[in-house]
Amino acid sequence: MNFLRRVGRSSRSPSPLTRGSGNNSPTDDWSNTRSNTGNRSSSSSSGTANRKKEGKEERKEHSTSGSNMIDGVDDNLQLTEAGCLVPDTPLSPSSPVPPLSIKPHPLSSSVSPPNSPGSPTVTISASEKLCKKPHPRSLDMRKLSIPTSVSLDCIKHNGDYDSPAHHVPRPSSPLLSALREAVESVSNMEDFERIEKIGSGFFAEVYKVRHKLTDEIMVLKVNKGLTGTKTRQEVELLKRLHHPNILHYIGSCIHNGQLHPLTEFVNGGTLKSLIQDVEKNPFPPEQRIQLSLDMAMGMEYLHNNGMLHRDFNSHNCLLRKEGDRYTAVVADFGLATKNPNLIKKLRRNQSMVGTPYWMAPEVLHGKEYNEKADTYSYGIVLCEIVSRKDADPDEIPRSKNFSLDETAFRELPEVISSPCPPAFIDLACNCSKFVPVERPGFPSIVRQLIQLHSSHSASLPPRPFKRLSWQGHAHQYEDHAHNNETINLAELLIKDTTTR
Ligand SMILES: Nc1ncnc2c1ncn2[C@@H]1O[C@H](COP(=O)(O)OP(=O)(O)OP(=O)(O)O)[C@@H](O)[C@H]1O
Repeated sequence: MNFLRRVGRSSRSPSPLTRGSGNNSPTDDWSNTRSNTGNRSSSSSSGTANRKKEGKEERKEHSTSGSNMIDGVDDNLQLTEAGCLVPDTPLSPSSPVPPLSIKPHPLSSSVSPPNSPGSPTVTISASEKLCKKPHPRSLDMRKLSIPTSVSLDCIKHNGDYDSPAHHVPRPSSPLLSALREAVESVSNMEDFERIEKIGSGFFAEVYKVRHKLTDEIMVLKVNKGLTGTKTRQEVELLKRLHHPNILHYIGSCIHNGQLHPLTEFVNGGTLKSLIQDVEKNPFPPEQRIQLSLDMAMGMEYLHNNGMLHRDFNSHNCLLRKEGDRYTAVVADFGLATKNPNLIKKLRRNQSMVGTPYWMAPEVLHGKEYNEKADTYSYGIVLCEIVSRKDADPDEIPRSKNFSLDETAFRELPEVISSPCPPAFIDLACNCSKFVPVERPGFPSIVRQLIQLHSSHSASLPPRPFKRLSWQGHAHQYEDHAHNNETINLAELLIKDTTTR
């Protein structure tokens, strides 16, 4: 416990210059966005100002191997578009197309992938063409059909640009596909107007922005240039994850040689703020179960894709608000890594990363860990949901071995008086066990929560789910809005128990 506190507090940013004093003024001048490097300030104008107190910035990153890169997502495994892990097949060194993970946005006026000498610069008169299109309010940039792809078809294998007038469509080659993927959704920073700063972490400053041409609101995470590779890895992963409970990736910006991801704007704040807003939010048990189920489904999907989150906590769960209904979305994949269980050569010297209050005991002890470390972090979030207390060990009691002190937790007045069903409290405790194998995996957590949900959802608006078959792996669920096929949760539960 002392260790928890010592690690957390000693790693706080000492700079008084940036903490709580970030630039919140709306401006579209992006020239100063690389300042404050290395500081972990919490200067959100939308409720994140208390993150320092909440322990958010107490994340410790320490690599016992001396490098975090060993756990990076860009090693020898890659996610396919379908989300499967497959051996990576890098482009040949002689290829004129670098294995870029970035995509120029089709609305960009000019695109020049970084670190790619010899790569073509594609000039697209997008604004002229866009003038002929309506400006939809809510536009998925990846679905835009302005002639970017036509222009890209004009790029020859040697990188020269062929005039569209002379362009003859030809069958898609792997190189061409790679190039198209590389430049499809990269935008210029100047295409966006900064609305407000909504958050700040160790690696990035987070801005709500408006696309100047389409008016679409999104979020630009301006990385501070500390760890370009980490951002690239986050983008690599985010762009392959497609799930209603995972933050939706839109594209990337390149500025000052750095890659900055663009994502959907999630309008309901963080789970942390909802939990702690005791005055305004009664937080009925069915809503607690629903949000826990959302997060579990997002995490199940991530794990099914062979990845660990490693920084799961109540700050990194964002809430989509539609009317009175919230949906939880898992965000911040900056520390995500491949599950070592799925890597043939067992990797030792795993990085000790995460945010201390939520870090599993085996991670804090510097031992090997797997997906059950995420289960532990999730368990602490469930404890927060049950008790509405801070994850600080002074609030949610821990044992000497750094795991949840279950007896003391169950005796907290806030837990005794919690409206959560006993099975939900049991689940929180089981997820926070010291021994990893005693913690349930996310498929089991999802099953338990669906069961709980079906018996506690009377007062909630109906929320149909669709079950998706995913490459022969575990089932995924999607909001009704995404598909016509719906089945109710009880049906889902029956089918799940018979198939798993
Ligand atoms: N897409 C989004 N929509 C709304 N708010 C967001 C979004 N992304 C981030 N935020 C806000 O910005 C804060 C910081 O974002 P994020 O955690 O991704 O940054 P970070 O630098 O990676 O942080 P960390 O230090 O945890 O890695 C979040 O806690 C949240 O309040």
